[in-house]
Amino acid sequence: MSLALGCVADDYTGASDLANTLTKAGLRTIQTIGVPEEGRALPEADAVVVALKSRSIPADQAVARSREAEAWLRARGAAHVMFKVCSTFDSTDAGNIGPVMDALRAEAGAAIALVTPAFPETGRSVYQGNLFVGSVPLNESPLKDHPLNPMRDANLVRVLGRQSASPVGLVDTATVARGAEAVAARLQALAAEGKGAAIADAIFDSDLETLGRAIIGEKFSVGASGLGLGLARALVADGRGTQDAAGAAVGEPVGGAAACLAGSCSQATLQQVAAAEKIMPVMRLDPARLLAGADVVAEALAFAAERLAAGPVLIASSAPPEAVRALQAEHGVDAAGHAIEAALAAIAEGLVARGVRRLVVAGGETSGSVVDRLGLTAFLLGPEIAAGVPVLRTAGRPEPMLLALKSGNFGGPDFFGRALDMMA
Ligand SMILES: Nc1ncnc2c1ncn2[C@@H]1O[C@H](COP(=O)(O)OP(=O)(O)O)[C@@H](O)[C@H]1O
Ligand SMILES: O=C(O)[C@@H](O)C(=O)COP(=O)(O)O
Repeated sequence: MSLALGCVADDYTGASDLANTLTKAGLRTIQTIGVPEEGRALPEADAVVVALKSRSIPADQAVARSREAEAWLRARGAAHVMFKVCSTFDSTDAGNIGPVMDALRAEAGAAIALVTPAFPETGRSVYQGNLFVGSVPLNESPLKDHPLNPMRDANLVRVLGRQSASPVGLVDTATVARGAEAVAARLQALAAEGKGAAIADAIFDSDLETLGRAIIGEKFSVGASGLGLGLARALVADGRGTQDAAGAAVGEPVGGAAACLAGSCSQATLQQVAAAEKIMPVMRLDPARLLAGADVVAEALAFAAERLAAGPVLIASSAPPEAVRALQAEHGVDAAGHAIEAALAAIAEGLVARGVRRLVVAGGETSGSVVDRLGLTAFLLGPEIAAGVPVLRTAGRPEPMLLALKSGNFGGPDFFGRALDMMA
């Protein structure tokens, strides 16, 4: 297979979001979990998104895994590799966006990387380098309370500047409005000034199309699904896509029982869990008891086992910011997060052992832990449930499963019911 586009994603929900966008734009896309092992056959594709769980790990490990993924994609013909980061730029001053970007840009031999997390379909726009979530700057959005990477600065030139070894510039909205050649010229000028990266403003999909045309001939970029859209449209315009890519892998119904797990504490997920209580049994995990050593995994599985034959259940650790802060103050951010992720992963494994074949997971890190524990290696893309969230069908598993891996922030209040309705 010779790829039109290669992507390295820093988490699994982000990877499925990007794979969904590329598929809708006309590229046949596969999502792999990590770098596929030598000799593993993959279906023919225009684009591969290698999903890593590298957003919240030490920067040196994130760099090593990302370089390995990039090398694998280049070896399969990808002339352009995009590093997929979160549309809310989830990161800390220690990384991992800056260190990974620096390493992949050096690997590509590029002087400067264009960077934009804009994703207008989900309300993420960038103006004068400032990221907006809907109508408010990033630092006033619910992301200011994220359990792992609270985002307290909306100015991405500053945010990325604190993470990268090189200075960061701006391709502003006036330049983008002048078109792809103006963007390319601005990038060249910034590189000549010694900038290693440039945040690009983008408010509408048309801006992302301009950016895509400006950089498709370059080897490397950093962005969220919006930039993926711009790159995919540039490739399709150049005859690199496939007419029938969209909606592809629905396949035969997989049957089996269905369940939902939520480890995201985002405002959107909290609303979705509350709404789910009206349509299915919901068990709320008590993280304090989990951290005190209680066997909440066994309790959750007993709860599910009694009810699964009658219909789907939801098991959630999701809690509002005050409760998250209190737990973290007592146990530490990493210990609390990891213990809850591990418990939800163990519950997922137990659910599959009890016949669950359709699984909805809310939360990026949570989805990473669940997918790793289930040993899933690749996904084919099915229809879109909500912006940025497709139905995924496992590839390479003797008995297929359907999954939906939801970014904490995505989806409307009825997300869980809607997802289950689309996963037969
Ligand atoms: N009640 C809770 N208290 C503290 N941390 C929690 C709680 N529930 C879940 N977490 C942790 O919060 C983090 C949520 O991250 P993630 O799953 O990526 O969600 P999102 O997609 O919203 O970013 C995970 O590490 C998860 O284990
Ligand atoms: O770009 C996005 O917003 C998503 O694709 C994404 O990366 C989500 O991350 P989580 O909210 O941690 O799931």
